[in-house]
Amino acid sequence: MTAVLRLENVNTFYGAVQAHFDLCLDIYPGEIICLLGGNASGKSTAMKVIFGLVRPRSGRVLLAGEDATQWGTPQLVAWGLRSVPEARRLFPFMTVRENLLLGAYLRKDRRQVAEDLERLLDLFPRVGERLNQAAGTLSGGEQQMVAMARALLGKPRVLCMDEPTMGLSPLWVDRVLELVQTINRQGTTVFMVEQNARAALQGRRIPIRSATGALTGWKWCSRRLRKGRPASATAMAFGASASSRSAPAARGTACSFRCPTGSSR
Ligand SMILES: Nc1ncnc2c1ncn2[C@@H]1O[C@H](COP(=O)(O)OP(=O)(O)OP(=O)(O)O)[C@@H](O)[C@H]1O
Repeated sequence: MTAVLRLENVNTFYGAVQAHFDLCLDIYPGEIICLLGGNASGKSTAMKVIFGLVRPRSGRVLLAGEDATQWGTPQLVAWGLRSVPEARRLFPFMTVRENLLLGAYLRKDRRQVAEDLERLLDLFPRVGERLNQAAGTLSGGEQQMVAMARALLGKPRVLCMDEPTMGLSPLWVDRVLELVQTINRQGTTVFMVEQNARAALQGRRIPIRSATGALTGWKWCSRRLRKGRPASATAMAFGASASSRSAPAARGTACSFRCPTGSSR
């Protein structure tokens, strides 16, 4: 099967600072993949590379087998990439409804949009109760739900989420992650980056011990990587963090964990 999103030996730099060292990642249709990493390990940069906001110095981004490395953001969005950005990025003075409809900006099927919105509000009832409220007055967790619903209204082929649990209370972290899993179960391919490994994996029947080991033990990751046999739970890893290649374990190393579709959620 062809990966719907593939990062192939991506090396990204900010001037002299290298953020990615041969980053590779495959996401297949219907999967949910969580890329884990500490501060400054290059997670948001991976999102920027995928969305064409930062060009890698070498390596490729492939969408369903097509080389999209040089595509502009409009082309990527037209293809079906959608983002739930870090810190939500809602328009605070616009209503929740207006924010949601921005997600359908490119769609011509207005009637279907209205139906999809109704369906989404069943999934996000709290959002439905606040449609006419200014988005900036919602709580962080509620804003996260609006950002997710907005992205879903664009009918993503791949939904990319940058730290969806950032700044949320434990209760909201759990709610948001449950929703991410529900969205995936309903058929959306999800790629998310998180530094909140325990929250991202706990109770989701994805091995936490492996996650912790991977996050803090770069050798553990790279050994698996070099042997070229991604274990069932492990897909791929970043190299070192941008500022310290020599001490990646201390700086945080990002790894992704593949959650087998259907079985572990
Ligand atoms: N515009 C930029 N110019 C220079 N360096 C940058 C720029 N953006 C990011 N970096 C550096 O690249 C590295 C990776 O940053 P990135 O934001 O991708 O990390 P992250 O894993 O998302 O971190 P966090 O979880 O703290 O948001 C960091 O060392 C950061 O300082």
